[in-house]
Amino acid sequence: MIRNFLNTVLFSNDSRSDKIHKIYKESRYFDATSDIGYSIWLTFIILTGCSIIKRYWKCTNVREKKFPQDVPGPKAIPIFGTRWIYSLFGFYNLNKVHEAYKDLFHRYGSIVKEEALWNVPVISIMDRDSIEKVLKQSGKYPFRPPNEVTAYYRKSRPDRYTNLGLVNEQGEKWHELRLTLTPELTSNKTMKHFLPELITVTEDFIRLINSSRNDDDIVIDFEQLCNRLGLESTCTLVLGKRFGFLQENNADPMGQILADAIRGQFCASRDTFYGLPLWKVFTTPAYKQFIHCEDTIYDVISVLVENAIEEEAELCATDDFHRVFKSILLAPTLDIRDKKAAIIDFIAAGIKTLGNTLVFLLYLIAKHPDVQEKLYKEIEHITPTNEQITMESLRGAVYLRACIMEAFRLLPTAPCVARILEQKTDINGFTLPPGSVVLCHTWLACLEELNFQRATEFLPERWLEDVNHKLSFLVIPFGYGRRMCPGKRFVELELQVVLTQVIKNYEIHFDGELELEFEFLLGPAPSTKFNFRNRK
Ligand code: HEM
Repeated sequence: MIRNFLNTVLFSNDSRSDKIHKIYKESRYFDATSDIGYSIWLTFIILTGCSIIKRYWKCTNVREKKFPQDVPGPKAIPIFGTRWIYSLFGFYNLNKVHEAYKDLFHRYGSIVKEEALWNVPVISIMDRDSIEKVLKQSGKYPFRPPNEVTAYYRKSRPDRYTNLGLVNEQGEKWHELRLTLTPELTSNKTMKHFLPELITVTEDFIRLINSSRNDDDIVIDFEQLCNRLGLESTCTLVLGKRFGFLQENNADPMGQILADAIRGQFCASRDTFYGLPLWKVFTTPAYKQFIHCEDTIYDVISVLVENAIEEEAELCATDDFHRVFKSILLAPTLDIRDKKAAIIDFIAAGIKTLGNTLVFLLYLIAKHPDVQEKLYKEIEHITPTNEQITMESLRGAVYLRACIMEAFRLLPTAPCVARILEQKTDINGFTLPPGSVVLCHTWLACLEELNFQRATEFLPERWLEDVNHKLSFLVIPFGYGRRMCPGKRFVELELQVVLTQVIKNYEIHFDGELELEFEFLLGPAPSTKFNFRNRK
């Protein structure tokens, strides 16, 4: 490992990048933990020496091309890179990473370099053309940097996992999983069959809002209700049965345990990713928290899956409601560990993303009464009283979709899309080698006046005026290309149905400003208070 590492640091730029590329491709760089205890001091000394030589070399050489090392960014220290900026000695807060990036771009310009462990550069960009260039260059197997802590843990549990899962796998293995696991989830037909069930889930959500209101019609901790909706709807889609997480007096703590574990897992992932990577040296509280949450999620979902498998045996084989579940269960190339892991990944990916997105959407609508009124009129028109929502009626909900698109532009829960470059790429005058990790900050680009007029205002009308808005490329809340979120179709349908039902039943209000928090996803800080007034 030491030899590998020294090769990586000391060789020329190209061989270094090849090395990084290879290491990422094979996901072997997690093994960096194995002999770190022996090598850390030796490497520290060598790296310090290297950085002195590098500085001397920089002063004495005039280079024509600019390399990743030249990209501006906060000062890096040997081995630990720039992660110190989120530590006690730094100036940023881990639950405000989104603000940190705003500040970094403000200080250094539209391309910024951070350095991860072993001083591996991580490049952030927010310029529209550069984002487009990076996302459009991906080949057959787009590489997204895996969540290191998940990958490391899953590798240590072969009893539970045979691979890193769809979210974290790379290359051919990822492609194989994608082809096996997602066709039903992404199909239009599946969504059409799922709509009636989704409507009943949403009706339960409306009943839950009703019973959770206090005397002033306020629901406190509304984000928790939204997470329960995310949990119930994703489990219903993926496991093909209802679980009752939206029951008013739900005595079963499983839903809350799962939601808490997923939140804890996201926070621990954030802390291990953005914090000092000490978890690779010894078991830090963040790593302990991660294992605890990952195990809880596994245990809870395992029980759900096993029960669902038992019940499935009694169900009619042509039942449409179970399409996604059956496609996973019957996949001949997967063993039971892969099937469980896939279901875990789908459910874990769905809860907080959906919950946060719904809070953001309702917040923006609550703060804009004129938009809300216009939306109500459209909803009344497309689904008159007592008429059920259908795919056809939703097709007429043009303003509703514009509201969702605009909410994704202003407050997306996934504020950036990450890629590992597959080829040498020139960005803003810098030549980035293959293997470079690039974070495309689509959200911050969406808030630039250069890209959208009145960029910080909530104006759904902008999506009506020019449906093929040339800058809609920047509004990619589900990512881009072959690695795009397979839950997109389901989420878009669910948001339309939920928004229709909520606005049909209530006039919504929100006092003050929503505070944002970064938990690896952008989300609302607890506890949100929404006012739901019955429509007359
Ligand atoms: C509002 C809700 C959601 C948002 C905003 C969201 C966003 C995203 C984004 C940005 C990515 C990365 C895409 C890329 O790198 O190009 C992603 C990947 C993924 N999402 Fe979602 N997601 C949501 C809901 C869901 C749901 C409900 C599911 C499952 C039912 C899901 C499953 C996945 C999976 C499995 C991946 C990894 C795909 C791959 O690497 O091939 N997501 N999601």
